[in-house]
Amino acid sequence: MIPLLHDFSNATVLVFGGGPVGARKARRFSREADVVVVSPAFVADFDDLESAGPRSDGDDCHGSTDADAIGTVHRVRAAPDPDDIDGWLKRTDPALVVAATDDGQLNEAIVEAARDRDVLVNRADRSGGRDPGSVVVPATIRDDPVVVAVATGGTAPALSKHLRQELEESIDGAGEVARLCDTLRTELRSRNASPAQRREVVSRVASSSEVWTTLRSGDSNRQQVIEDVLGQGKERDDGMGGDRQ
Ligand SMILES: C[C@@]1(CC(=O)O)c2cc3[nH]c(cc4nc(cc5[nH]c(cc(n2)[C@H]1CCC(=O)O)[C@@](C)(CC(=O)O)[C@@H]5CCC(=O)O)C(CC(=O)O)=C4CCC(=O)O)c(CCC(=O)O)c3CC(=O)O
Ligand SMILES: NC(=O)C1=CN([C@@H]2O[C@H](COP(=O)(O)OP(=O)(O)OC[C@H]3O[C@@H](n4cnc5c(N)ncnc54)[C@H](O)[C@@H]3O)[C@@H](O)[C@H]2O)C=CC1
Repeated sequence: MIPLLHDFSNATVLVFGGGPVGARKARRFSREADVVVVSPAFVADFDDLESAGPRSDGDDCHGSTDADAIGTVHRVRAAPDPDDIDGWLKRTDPALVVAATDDGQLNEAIVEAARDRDVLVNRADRSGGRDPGSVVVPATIRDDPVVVAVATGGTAPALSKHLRQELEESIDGAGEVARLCDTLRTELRSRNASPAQRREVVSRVASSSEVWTTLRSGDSNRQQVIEDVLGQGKERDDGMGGDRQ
């Protein structure tokens, strides 16, 4: 399987199963999709999800794990049979379906119905061999706009979780470094720096432990870092255009 990032804004994600796993997947996708969960019963984890309301635009700004960003999740109390699944797909027109019930036959029917309609499907009760169109949910660490995903080919979800916890610490501050690189790339373009010069500066900054440490110590250092980096470029007289004072 190949990891990709998929934009679910304005899309519907349909989850079957109101247990802890359905709740976890619903939480995950609600950060950008409209989530509908169909189940005869719902665990208490769903109460937080519904009361949280839609995200505000500001939620994406600073280091957050997936657990921080929650949107509204619509619960529908129903216990569909395998034959009913296609009707649910037709009515809700989802971009992705999650099969997270405790009924293996029903989960199988959900996968088949999704495949018939060319809808992406995540089956929560199976690891290993998968059909075309199937997706796996990785453990995810975010320090927006940076995102890291971990999967183990279904062999050890507990290891994915463990690595996620470890990586949370090591990527802390990566979002700020990414925003700095973005500013530098824009600035260097406006100074007509060549692609090779841009690559050199941005690669050096992204891997500089000094930059990471400085940015981690507070926002106010950002402008100073930008000035230092661009100043070094000027000192080397590397042929960038623009103001040279
Ligand atoms: C294939 C996959 C399908 C999918 O769901 O997409 C799948 C399948 C299964 N998981 C099972 C069990 C557990 N899953 C977790 C946790 C997570 N599972 C997630 C993803 C995936 N799980 C996909 C593969 C990802 C990969 O390749 O690593 C994570 C990463 C993402 C998420 O779900 O949000 C999330 C951690 C999130 C985080 O914390 O960051 C824990 C740990 C815990 O609960 O504490 C346990 C108990 C310990 C254990 O068994 O390892 C079982 C057996 C069920 C049973 O016993 O019957 C199956 C079915 C089977 O194996 O047959
Ligand atoms: N992928 C993952 O990360 C994990 C997957 N699992 C597997 O995922 C499945 C779900 O796990 P849990 O949430 O812990 O199980 P659970 O048994 O707590 O919840 C199952 C839910 O499915 C609902 N359900 C039953 N019949 C239904 C129907 N006809 N239509 C819609 N919903 C229906 C139940 O009401 C319940 O809310 C299990 O089969 C388990 O083996 C378990 C742990 C982790």
